[in-house]
Amino acid sequence: MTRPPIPVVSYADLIGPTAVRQEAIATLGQALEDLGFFILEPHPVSPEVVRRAYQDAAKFFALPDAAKTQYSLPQHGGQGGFSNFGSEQAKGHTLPDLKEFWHVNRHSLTAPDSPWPQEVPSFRPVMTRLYEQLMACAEVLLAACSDYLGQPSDWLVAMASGGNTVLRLAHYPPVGQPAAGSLRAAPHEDINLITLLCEATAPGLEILTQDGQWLPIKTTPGQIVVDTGDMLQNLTNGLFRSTTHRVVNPQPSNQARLSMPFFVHPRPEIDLTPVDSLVDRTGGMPQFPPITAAAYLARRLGEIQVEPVG
Ligand SMILES: O=C(O)CCC(=O)C(=O)O
Ligand SMILES: [Fe+2]
Repeated sequence: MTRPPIPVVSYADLIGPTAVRQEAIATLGQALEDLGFFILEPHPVSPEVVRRAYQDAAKFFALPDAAKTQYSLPQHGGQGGFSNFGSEQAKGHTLPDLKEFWHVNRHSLTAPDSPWPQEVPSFRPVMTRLYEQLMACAEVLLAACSDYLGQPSDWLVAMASGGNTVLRLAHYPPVGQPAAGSLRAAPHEDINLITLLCEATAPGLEILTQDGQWLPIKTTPGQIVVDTGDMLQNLTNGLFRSTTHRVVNPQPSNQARLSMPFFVHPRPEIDLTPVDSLVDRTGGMPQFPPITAAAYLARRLGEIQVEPVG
């Protein structure tokens, strides 16, 4: 049986005339209800910025471990700077993921003491541009989600304004002999509101469909994969699905892989209690208890062995 493709939504349509926009919003919302994922194409993020970000990320990860670990700051709880290979494991898993990563978060863009790799001078300006372009794109997507959900257009944008959104530069080194069962990224759901993933440098991302099949997500340059995180699933009482996904090891190759998930977060004080009208739209029973974003994040980061940011 041929699998249904991942729905594609055009950014141009999302900012287009009313009728075109409404149709694009309907496709986007239905995709997040059914699959929790869609592909954005075309999108407004500069291909040149994406290319340079991958180039600088590759330069950073090629540094010796001793150079990289100077930027590994325990007090940032993995939310800013460098996190070594094997420092994160997915919720409920005992083996760490086969990745190392750098987090650019909102604080690190402006805080005077934030870590940036001195060895790669263009890293900071390039990652800052990428972060800003992804945030602008995310706001259009959040407005579309809010409209689909029957809320004011700025509902989710206002929640994310001032939130500690994170751009993760992830490096999955060539896989040698992993411990049995170790994956580049074990099955997990994203914690945040929505995630934007510019095309990775190699395949491997797979999503778990409702019929229990792993569906590879194949992307080409010029596409952004977008998925629902658990916080938006909470707010929508499960109308938008936060779908389990993973990154499988290359078979049979020794290829490294880089990816750049952009995790859009609400401000810590935001209440993630399912919204009444969306509880009504999903059968009338709240599926998730009231909780603030801060409390939810602290709990979830604890589950993946990462301390929350202080
Ligand atoms: O590397 C990817 O393609 C996805 C990574 C991912 O799902 C995550 O970091 O949450
Ligand atoms: Fe993820």
